[in-house]
Amino acid sequence: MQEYDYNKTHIIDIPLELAMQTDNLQVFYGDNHAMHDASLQFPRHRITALIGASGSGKSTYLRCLNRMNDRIATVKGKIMYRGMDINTKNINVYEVRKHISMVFQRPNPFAKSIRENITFALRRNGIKDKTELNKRVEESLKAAALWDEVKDDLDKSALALSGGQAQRLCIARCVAMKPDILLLDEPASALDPISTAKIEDTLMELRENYSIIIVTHNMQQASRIADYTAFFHMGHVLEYDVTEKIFTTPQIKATEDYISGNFG
Ligand SMILES: Nc1ncnc2c1ncn2[C@@H]1O[C@H](COP(=O)(O)OP(=O)(O)OP(=O)(O)O)[C@@H](O)[C@H]1O
Repeated sequence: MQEYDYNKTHIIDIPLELAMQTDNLQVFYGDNHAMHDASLQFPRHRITALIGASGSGKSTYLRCLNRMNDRIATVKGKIMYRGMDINTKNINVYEVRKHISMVFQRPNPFAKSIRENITFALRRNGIKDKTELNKRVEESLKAAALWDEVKDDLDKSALALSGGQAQRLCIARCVAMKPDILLLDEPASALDPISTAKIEDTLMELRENYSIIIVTHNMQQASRIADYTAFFHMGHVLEYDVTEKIFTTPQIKATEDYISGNFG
């Protein structure tokens, strides 16, 4: 693979209210320095895409944002959320994950009913009132554009859903907890084009109320839905800008090579 100058980057400051940001974030898996000095700002109520070749560090970076790397890696640098550095020992990571929620690549519904998939975490967080629980089930399934398809089957097993429906249920499960930020790690990579389009439509709707950060290999997807895009290469963020600029006038050679299919 061609070597690029990692000191030459093009990373803009976001001219909007921020949802969160990282300052000089570094990640080590033992001796493997997997992420170098990533400083990125994420705008509130916008979609930001993280793109780059396999192994470039996108998932590693994403997982840091709600402390999912705690047990597997050493994470240095600041992760700023609401004026606080959440990458410190005294932070309650379970609280963090209520605000900054993750949807994974493979849909992972619980082996429970559709309703219970949504109410499980709510109950554990002390919400017992049936009316409130029913309201949250309906609201979150509507937000994830799944309500019309499942409203008569709420007590049926979530395992009977299609992959695309199951992924939207996982999004609904996050949304029910009313987080602030949704992190999605290639949420549509296991889905067919129709289910992918539904997920994309769902994210575009959710953008009104949530700040969304999504890892994707699908460049069309990034250009369709993301307001801002960051390009990762070999553990470095080399370029971060408005999505249209990344795809039409990239400032960095590596970005240009990647989006034109010259590597990766
Ligand atoms: N749990 C882990 N333990 C050790 N090393 C890891 C772990 N997860 C990722 N890595 C390493 O960190 C580097 C970045 O991997 P990461 O999965 O973050 O890249 P990625 O850009 O998300 O790739 P992909 O697009 O294939 O998911 C790679 O060298 C990878 O081998």
